[in-house]
Amino acid sequence: MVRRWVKAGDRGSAGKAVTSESSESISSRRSRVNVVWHKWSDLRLLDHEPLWRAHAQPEPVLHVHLVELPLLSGASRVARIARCSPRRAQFWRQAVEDLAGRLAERNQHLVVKAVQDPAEYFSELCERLAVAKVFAHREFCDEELQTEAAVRAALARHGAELETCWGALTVHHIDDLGFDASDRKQMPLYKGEFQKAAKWRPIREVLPIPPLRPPPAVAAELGASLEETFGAEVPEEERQTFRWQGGESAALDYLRNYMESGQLPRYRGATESFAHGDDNPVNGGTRLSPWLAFGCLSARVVVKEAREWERRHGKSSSTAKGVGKTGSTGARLHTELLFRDFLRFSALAWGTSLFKIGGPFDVKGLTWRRDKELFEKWRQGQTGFPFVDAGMRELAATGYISHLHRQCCASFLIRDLQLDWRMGAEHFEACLLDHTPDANWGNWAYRCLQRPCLVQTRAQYPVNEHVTTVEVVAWPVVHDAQLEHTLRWLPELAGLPKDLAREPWRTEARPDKRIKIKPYKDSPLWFCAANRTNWDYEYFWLPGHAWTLKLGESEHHVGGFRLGVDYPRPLVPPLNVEIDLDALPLKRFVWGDTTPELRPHIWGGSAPRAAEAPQEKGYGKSRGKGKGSPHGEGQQLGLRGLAAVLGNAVESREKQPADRGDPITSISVIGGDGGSAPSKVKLYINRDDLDFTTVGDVESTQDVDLVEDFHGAIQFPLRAAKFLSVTSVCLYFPQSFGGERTRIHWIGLWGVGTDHKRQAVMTVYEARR
Ligand SMILES: Cc1cc2nc3c(=O)[nH]c(=O)nc-3n(C[C@H](O)[C@H](O)[C@H](O)COP(=O)(O)OP(=O)(O)OC[C@H]3O[C@@H](n4cnc5c(N)ncnc54)[C@H](O)[C@@H]3O)c2cc1C
Repeated sequence: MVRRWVKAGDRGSAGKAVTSESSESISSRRSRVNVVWHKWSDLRLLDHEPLWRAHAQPEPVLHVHLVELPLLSGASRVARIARCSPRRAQFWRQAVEDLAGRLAERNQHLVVKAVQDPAEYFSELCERLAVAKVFAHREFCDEELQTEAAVRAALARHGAELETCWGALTVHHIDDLGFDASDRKQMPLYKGEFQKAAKWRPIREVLPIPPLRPPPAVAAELGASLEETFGAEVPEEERQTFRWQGGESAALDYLRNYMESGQLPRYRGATESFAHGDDNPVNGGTRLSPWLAFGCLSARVVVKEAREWERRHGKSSSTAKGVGKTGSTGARLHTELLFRDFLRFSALAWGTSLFKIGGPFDVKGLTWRRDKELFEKWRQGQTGFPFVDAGMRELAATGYISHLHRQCCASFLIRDLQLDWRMGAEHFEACLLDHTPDANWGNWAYRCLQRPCLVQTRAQYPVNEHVTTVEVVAWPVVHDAQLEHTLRWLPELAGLPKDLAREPWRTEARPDKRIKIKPYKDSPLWFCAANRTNWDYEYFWLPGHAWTLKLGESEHHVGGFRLGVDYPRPLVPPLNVEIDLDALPLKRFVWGDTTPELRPHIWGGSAPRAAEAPQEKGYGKSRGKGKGSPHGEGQQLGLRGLAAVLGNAVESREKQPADRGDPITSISVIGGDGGSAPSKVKLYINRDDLDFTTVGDVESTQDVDLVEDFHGAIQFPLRAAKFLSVTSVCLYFPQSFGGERTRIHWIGLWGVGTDHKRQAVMTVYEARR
């Protein structure tokens, strides 16, 4: 790599270069200079409004990038860990090198300087040069806003001015939203509401790179060595399936290639994907996030490129890739980027509350610990839960993990380890190549900590007894179906039969009690899981029970594997979650290699049904006692039968527009095979999927109280919708009821004036009062 800035040693003392006056600099004082201040979050030339504005002035322009040492080599506030990992520092450095190169190609120059305090730097610069204005992007998070205010004040003391603008910090410009995003009262609380308000707002034009004015003559003297600043290169990680190169050049190349190679039609989105390896069937993110975070690309450019591609090649419906999302894949990408917009604007509105223990919604009543040892085990991927450990090790080694992994690891820290969530956010901040304070802290606070709707849910379904996050066990079943990802990062488990590698605690534990695991109640993630849209009928393969375990009581000894020596014992009590392999929404998966008798909590597949499995110590005890085994005595809603019915629906599960373009005007839930009626049916519709142009306002949930037998159709009238996704149906039965309960046969979507009906997929959670 060619270095295009002056090394400290080349000109004596780098530190003094700015403060000591040379005769040349004295002469340069006479002419005024404008400065473009590139932060670490806007290392690009294209679509850069401050740059555009500076070069529209007659004065020479100095481009400056300040490497703020508190951000690069400082310690974090709560956990007191390093704020930036060597890998993230390397990406940063690559982005700076690339920017310097791109400026040099245009006869400009990038001054790079490591500083403790930008305000001090600008004061010193003003002593040396006649700075007129410093142009920069506006800030939106607390710490950066403080820096911005200090720089503004320092410049003012020298008669100079800081001119900030929003530019392309978001897809939709802050002034185009139609409300004041920085006002907490006006900024929508929820992403869905924000999306509804923002999606149809205009998107400003991408600013091309203007002809650049020359730098002032002294520019080449100001700067320092990047080697000194960023440290040595980090070796490549062999297990990494995708590598990022920092910088605008690499970002633009990648984006162009992404479009030209036709990947957009297969786009699925961070919140739907599990992006590990190219062969993964649900690997559908763009992987643009590190470039977007360091501002090597603007989000506006991404949306424009996607729209342009679709204009030339036609749109591809995102409905073809799993249920739950409508519109084109380009529109879907826009929607994902709206999450980024949402958190960026929210950071402005939330202010310092985003960094406080209660988060922006002032969550109370949770236990927080600052146990260093637990935290270290989590950071190093030594929790004893393979899915979490694989994610944490991948994060530390590569600086990236999929969205689902982020959610799972974060929720494990909050809910299971009960550690101060900010310690986790700080670790993510240090490691993630795509870290930005708004997105990282925002996701932790909004998705993983709690948002207001979850507060209400919690109040409705209080957590009586803590149950280890079910997702930690359940998600890898569908998202790492072959266990490839887990074993790549946890090679010490590779010698175990696959099912024991999934549940290593079983090598020395035996089942104790069979407990119910309920959505809402035992695992809030289950309720807000981002992958709900992947698996519209997602959890019917979890029959709703799990087994607690007695550790230390040896069950299955395998080879020389020693739990606690070769791989850690679980930090919190694990569960053997009951899983119905026959109901899994996957064509290819590997559950395990041990004989079915050794894993009776796993139903179907090659294993006999749990009810048919030999009664083992522990497992058989409560079965058949009305505890609600779906394979048992028919005491409970026939979830298994339902799953079978839904199994047909799987074949035709894409959401479909109504035939002949007719909008859907009602949804019918059809049930009845002689069973009893539920007292109430609740239908959940995915609002995100509604086409707002045709739908107008639709409630996301609707209740219908039933008085008659559940033999016919219950109709949920709707305003016309082109696409629709039913995410779940809940049946409520009177508590006193004891007989055979009815089954839902299918859900019909009815079009205007036609008797058109379609099976839609759904999740039926569980009969509840
Ligand atoms: C605990 C936690 C921390 C996270 N921290 C960050 C972070 O620091 N920076 C970051 O960019 N994303 C963060 N995310 C969101 C998300 O995981 C990543 O944006 C995504 O994995 C990036 O992959 P991609 O570029 O392939 O996404 P794509 O699916 O291609 O999405 C396109 C872009 O949309 C934006 N985006 C999508 N979802 C989100 C989201 N939930 N929040 C913010 N932006 C989003 C990103 O810029 C992303 O590159 C976090 C999620 C969680 C659960």
